[in-house]
Amino acid sequence: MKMSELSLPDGIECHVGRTPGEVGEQLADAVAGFLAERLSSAPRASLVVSGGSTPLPFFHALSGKILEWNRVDVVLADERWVSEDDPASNTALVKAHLLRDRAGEAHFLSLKQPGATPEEGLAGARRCLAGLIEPPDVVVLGMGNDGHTASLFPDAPELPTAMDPDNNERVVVATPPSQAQRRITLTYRFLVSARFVALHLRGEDKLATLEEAMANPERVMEMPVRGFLRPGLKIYWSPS
Ligand SMILES: O=C(O)[C@H](O)[C@@H](O)[C@H](O)[C@H](O)COP(=O)(O)O
Repeated sequence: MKMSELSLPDGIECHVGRTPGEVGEQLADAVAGFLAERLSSAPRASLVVSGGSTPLPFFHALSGKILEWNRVDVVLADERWVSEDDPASNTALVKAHLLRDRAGEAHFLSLKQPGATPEEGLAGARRCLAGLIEPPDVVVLGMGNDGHTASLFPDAPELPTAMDPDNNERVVVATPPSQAQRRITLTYRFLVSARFVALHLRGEDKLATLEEAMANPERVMEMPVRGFLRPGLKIYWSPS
């Protein structure tokens, strides 16, 4: 299927690139432009990024952008409760691929805090994010083919709390049985409140998942990404 065949709700912008590199550049231009604009009137700007495999070309493109990076706070949308030397660590991914070159000057706020379990580390993660100004400026999300985004997984027992628009917490624990690692995630309310929200996808399978999500927008708990399909969202997609 083609991106143009998707019947997107009004107010959702779509950006298609021929390659992951092209779409990564487009997204990096938009994010850097938005952060620069914010920094012209605010003392600091915040950038929430996702882990997984899709963001790498975006991270590489963004890390070279000219920006007052020392005034940018970078946070992960979610983290797996693993040490930094584990290949599943999103923190290690961001340090290696985004926080380098010019973006090496950015301030990284780590969700992964001391503690054997995410429950033990939760208070530390909350303290770490306490200084972030709400709403966050930029949030870039990925999506899994089960309809999860960040670590808002359909099978997580914590999902009702994580998706509750009245939950004032910014961070919660997520322990979906479908996943190998226990996780910590930013909440729906915090993520969706951002001034700039992008969904970064690659591959035909993700387009089919998006189509499924669009078909029944009200069944948010079955596919949490549905909660983000609203006016203002920017989708960035490449076919491979
Ligand atoms: O697992 C994580 O750390 C994520 O933040 C997650 O929500 C990710 O964005 C999607 O699972 C898509 O992952 P891919 O980009 O690997 O398809």
